[in-house]
Amino acid sequence: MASSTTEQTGIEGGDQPIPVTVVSGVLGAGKTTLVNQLLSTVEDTRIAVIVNDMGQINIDADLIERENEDTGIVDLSNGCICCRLQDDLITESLRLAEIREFDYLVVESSGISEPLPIARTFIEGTDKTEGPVEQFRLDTMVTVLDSYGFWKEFDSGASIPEPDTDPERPLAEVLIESIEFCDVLLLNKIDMVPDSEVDRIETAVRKLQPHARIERTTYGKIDPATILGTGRFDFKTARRSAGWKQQLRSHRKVAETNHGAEHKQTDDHDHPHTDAAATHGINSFVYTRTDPFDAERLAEVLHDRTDNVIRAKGLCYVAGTDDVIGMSRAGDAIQAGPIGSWGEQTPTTELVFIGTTMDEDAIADQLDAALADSGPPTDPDEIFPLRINP
Ligand SMILES: Nc1nc2c(ncn2[C@@H]2O[C@H](COP(=O)(O)OP(=O)(O)OP(=O)(O)O)[C@@H](O)[C@H]2O)c(=O)[nH]1
Repeated sequence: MASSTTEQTGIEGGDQPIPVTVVSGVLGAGKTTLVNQLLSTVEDTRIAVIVNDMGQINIDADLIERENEDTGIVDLSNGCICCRLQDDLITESLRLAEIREFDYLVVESSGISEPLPIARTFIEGTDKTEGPVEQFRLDTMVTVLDSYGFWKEFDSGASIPEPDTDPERPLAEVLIESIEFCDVLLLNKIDMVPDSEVDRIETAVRKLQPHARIERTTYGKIDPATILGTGRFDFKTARRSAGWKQQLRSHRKVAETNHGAEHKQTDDHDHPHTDAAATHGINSFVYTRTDPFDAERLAEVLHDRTDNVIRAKGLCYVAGTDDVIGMSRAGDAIQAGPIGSWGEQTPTTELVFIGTTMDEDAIADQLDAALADSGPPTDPDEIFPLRINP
């Protein structure tokens, strides 16, 4: 290991706000393993760790404590940082900073936390702090991906068993959201995936998250400078970085240039297939229509999930309502429901699809068959909000 703090992590001392790295990822992805790895390899940076685990007993804090006895570890058990414990997260971070000196804060989030609200807590503060927390600076959002789980879930055709988590937050959804909101993505557990599949996984992940630095790891072994003191985090960039958002933006630009004409955009429409995507059969497209869906028929199509989709997300124009119906699909987990009204905007369906060897025409035909005809539409209030679990 390098011996100086700056060499290892690029962290300077002084009165600057304490940098923070947040480690996210689904249950069992390897977050604790990564944090332990950091604590045992970083020499000159004093790292404090806040661990948030969903169980009654904070197994992670126990594990970390046992292996690193003199480290500042705080246990935020019995809740999830992203929803109930935002105040606690900040309170504990501040308390920790008062009672001990450290150079760097690492937050290990629970396997069901959404990274975005955690980031927001540091950037905007909470009701209690009435503003941003000046003592800390969010430096890096890291996601640890269980590459084996990802491959099983989305590519091999076999579904991994759902751990005992919130039925409102299926694994696939947590997995995809943690990929979509991060600066550094660690493809962990690559030792468990056939070599021939690792490139394919990376290509799919790159499609979901074009912005992040992606590294392959086994047991979280990584140069600490990859995730500490990177200075990569920027809230605006992170919020815009999901692959589906980027694809939708580029689609809208093309549509503007074409004066709003209805058209289809596939990968090679305005940015050619990368060789990797073509080789690995990863494709994406945007489905756009200005005719409305019939609510019931749309729900039927959404229930039929035999189409190699890893991620689909966007807006649906549905007959019989002024509401925009948002649709979000991660693997086989789908939710759809009102997310606001169209207002001045021309109602238009815009759905981004990312998947493996998807048959774009077949998917478009299926969706077209759900468009409303001249008869009275089904009442959308009877259909939405809709939640389909794997
Ligand atoms: N084969 C293999 N196993 C790994 C790797 N990384 C971690 N593990 C194992 O995976 C299991 C889960 O690892 P943890 O580090 O506890 O995962 P976590 O994300 O902290 O899990 P939760 O706290 O439950 O969310 C442990 O048994 C680890 O030893 C890896 O790269 N390869």
